[in-house]
Order: sequence, then structure tokens, then C-alpha cells
Amino acid sequence: MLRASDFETAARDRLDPVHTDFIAGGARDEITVRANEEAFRRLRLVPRVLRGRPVRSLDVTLFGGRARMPLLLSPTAFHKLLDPQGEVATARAAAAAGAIMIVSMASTVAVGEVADAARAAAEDGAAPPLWFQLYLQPDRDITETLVRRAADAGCSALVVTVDSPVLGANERNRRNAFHDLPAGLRCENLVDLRDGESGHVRQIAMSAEFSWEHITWLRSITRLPVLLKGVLHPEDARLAVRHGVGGLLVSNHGGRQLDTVPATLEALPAIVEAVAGRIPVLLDGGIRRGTDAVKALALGARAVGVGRPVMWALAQGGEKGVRRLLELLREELSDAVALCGAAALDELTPDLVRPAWSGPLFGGADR
Ligand SMILES: Cc1cc2nc3c(=O)[nH]c(=O)nc-3n(C[C@H](O)[C@H](O)[C@H](O)COP(=O)(O)O)c2cc1C
Ligand SMILES: CC(C)CC(=O)C(=O)O
Repeated sequence: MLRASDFETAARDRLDPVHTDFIAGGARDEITVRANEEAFRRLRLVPRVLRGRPVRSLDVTLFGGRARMPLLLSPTAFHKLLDPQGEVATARAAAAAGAIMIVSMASTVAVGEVADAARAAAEDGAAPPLWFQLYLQPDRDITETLVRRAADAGCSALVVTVDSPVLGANERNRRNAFHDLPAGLRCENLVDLRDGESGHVRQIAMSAEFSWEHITWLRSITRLPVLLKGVLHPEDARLAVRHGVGGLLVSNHGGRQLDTVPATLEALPAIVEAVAGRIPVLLDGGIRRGTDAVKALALGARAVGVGRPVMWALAQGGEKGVRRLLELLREELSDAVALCGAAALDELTPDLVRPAWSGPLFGGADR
């Protein structure tokens, strides 16, 4: 395994094609799925030279917690589909790498158990932060219980996914009739939320009824910082700041919700401008290389998330696979920072990035 894409190739040989489709797929024509990666390829890095400063650190501090690299594991559902240990394997690998993991509300291991595994695996005794991803539920008691479970587990932030008033239509899943977890697996955070209910995926309600009032309410029931995942419009970024949101994760859900929305990299500059440094802005979608991360950081993201690569690595090699993936990405990131002439992440500035040359206008030299 030499690069992130190798894990996908290896995972595809092992996985049930129905599960491969679940991971790789996106909404409708998957235009946004492709756009996320393409956007990074359209940008070029313009390094500085002779600056006389080796890379000092890749550390990042977010909401008082420190991570050893600005790479987050974005929340993804159902890790036990890919490895018998599921999210325990992922959390151990993240903790060993010093990376923040965002545990999905739809995890197949309960968040408390994921947190215990992360703490036990942290190499220097100091586990990196663990955050919890939440879909607000129409029943406030259920949302409150989930928030309490996350806080009791030691999660230090809540990431509310706001791009899903309805579930995006994934035509691959429809073709494959993949609508639920196989027997024996369940969403462990949802167990016992109501009498007689038992972690069924369909317990996760998507609703278009949610508004900014619900964010205000959520903030009133917890002291944890509340981040929003899935903001793409700069006006929503301003509203988020006004409503006391702690941070934004610029995301299009890996192209799995509304198809044809912009690549997250395209959306980033306007969000960064709207937020004007008041809260941290993060990004996920299409990050496959250290240079991708550097481009997003240079354009104002404080950290970046990876989704699918973690799932492919988990399917390929379990905990070891995810560890190897994170090592590779860290090495690529460190190289790219050094080659840009930067000593730390705050030296990655927008002047290091520019659009690829699209060729001379009007035929160039012939005219
Ligand atoms: C298989 C799969 C499951 C996902 N599950 C969740 C989830 O439970 N909650 C959530 O907010 N986002 C979920 N996402 C979206 C990711 O958090 C993330 O936004 C996206 O995967 C980033 O793009 P990338 O896959 O190109 O890195 C999921 C994505 C995939 C591919
Ligand atoms: C709806 C969740 C269970 C999973 C999700 O967010 C996704 O598959 O993108």
C-alpha cells in the first residue's frame, strides 16, 4: 500500500459488490462525487524556496483538544460491514496516529466502547479528541439521549449533519436493494432509545422541519461545542456564527446528498470569507493526497476530513490498514508542507495556490 487509492483497489477484491457500491456511490448522477476530487486536480501549488525553516509541527488545536495532524476521520456509518471490529479498529488506528475521529451516529459499535478503545490505544497516553456526529431527531428526548451518550463517552464536540432534510437518493443502493444492515449488525447508539426498539437503521429520522431554533435548543442542552456539517452557502455560514455555532465542516456529504452542488474546495473560499476568522472552518470531500490537504489548508481550512479512504483501508486491512493509510497521508502532508517552504500549518497561505493554466486564449501565438 503506497497511496490512498491502493486501499480501494485492494478492498474491491474483498468486499461484496453491494457494499462497494454503498461506499463508492453518491446521489443521482454522482456529478458532485467526481467534482470533489477533480477540484483538487485543477489547482496548482506555487512553493516558496530558501526560507530556511524545516517543518516544525503538523499539530492542530481545535476546541481545546490537540491532534498531531490536521486530518480528521469524517463520520462514516457501518464499519462492521468492513471489519469484524468495526469502529473499534478505526478508533484505535486514529488514536495511534493522533488524528481526530468523528464517530458516526450510525456506528455499529456504541460510542462509549469506541471511546474506550481510542483511549487505550493512544500511544503517549493522551488520546486525540473524539467527536460525535448527530442527525437531529424530531423526538427531542431521543436527541437528548444521544447527546448524553456522546458526552458520557468523553466526546468533546458534536457535529450536526445539516445537509440531510431527506436522505439523498443513491441509485446504486436502489439497484442492489441495499436498504438496511445485514442480520447481526445494528446501529448501537440507537439501541434502547424507545421501549422495544433495537438499533434499526430506519430509526434514524431525516426531517425537513429543523431550523436554526433547533440549533439554539441543542446548544441549550449541552456544553459541548456544536459544529455544523454540510454548510455550503456563505449566508448559512454567517447565520451559523450568529447562532453560536462553534465551527463549520464544509461538506457535501461526499456527493451523497444533493447532486450537482459545488465541490467542497470550490465552496471553501466564500465560507472562509463569510466566517472571517470567528470560528474554525474544516472541509471534507475528495481528499486523497497530502497535496489536497495542503491546498484546502492554504485556502483557509483548519483541518480536513477523509471519508471513503478510511473505509477502503478498514476493509483492506482492519486496524492495521487504517493505521497505514493515516501514516501515508501524514507523510505526504509533511512532504508537501516542506516542499512548499512552510514550517507549520499557519504558513500555508492562499498565495501558494492558483488555478491550473487553461492555455492561451484565442489560440495564442498564431494570432
Ligand atoms: C459510506 C459512507 C457513509 C457515510 N456516513 C455518514 C454518516 O453516518 N454521517 C455523516 O454525517 N456523513 C456520512 N458520510 C459522509 C462523510 O462524513 C464525508 O462527508 C464524505 O465521505 C467525505 O468525502 P470523501 O468520502 O470524498 O472523503 C458517509 C460517507 C460514506 C462514503
Ligand atoms: C444515513 C446514514 C446511515 C449514512 C450516511 O450518512 C451515508 O450513507 O451517507
